[in-house]
Amino acid sequence: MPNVNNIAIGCDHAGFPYKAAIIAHLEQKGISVQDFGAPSADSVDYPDFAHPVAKAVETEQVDLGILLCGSGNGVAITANKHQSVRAALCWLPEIAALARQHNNANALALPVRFVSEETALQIVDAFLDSTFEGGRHARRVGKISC
Ligand SMILES: O=C(CO)[C@H](O)[C@H](O)[C@H](O)COP(=O)(O)O
Repeated sequence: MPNVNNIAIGCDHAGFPYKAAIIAHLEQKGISVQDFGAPSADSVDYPDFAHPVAKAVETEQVDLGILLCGSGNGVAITANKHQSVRAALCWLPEIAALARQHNNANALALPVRFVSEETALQIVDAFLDSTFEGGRHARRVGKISC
């Protein structure tokens, strides 16, 4: 696995059901996890949890962020408001690998209502096990910010 030592995680009520399993999975790999909530499946607003995770990525307190909501879009859209955060909505392990290899994504957005827990863990593994390829992709990623 590439050099990933610490990860920030955050979710809303829709993402909450998978959060504990993902944290346990990461900790089993020796990764330190900062949990920014939500603390339960009670209804909340996803930006309240996605912004702190994105901030931790933006300020390099953590190596990567993982964000969970129903469709994955709310947390991804929120996180991508932060400079230097590249949050990728991933629903397949192959998409997650490409998000790291080609887009140098530093946050993973999971659509919890549309993937099984098993697939979610496979997506997390693919994200963690992949590295940015640089080259032509570095040129393109360099053109993203405006
Ligand atoms: O998917 C989401 C945002 O992109 C959220 O997780 C919400 O669950 C979604 O907006 C649906 O809201 P609800 O209050 O759970 O019906």
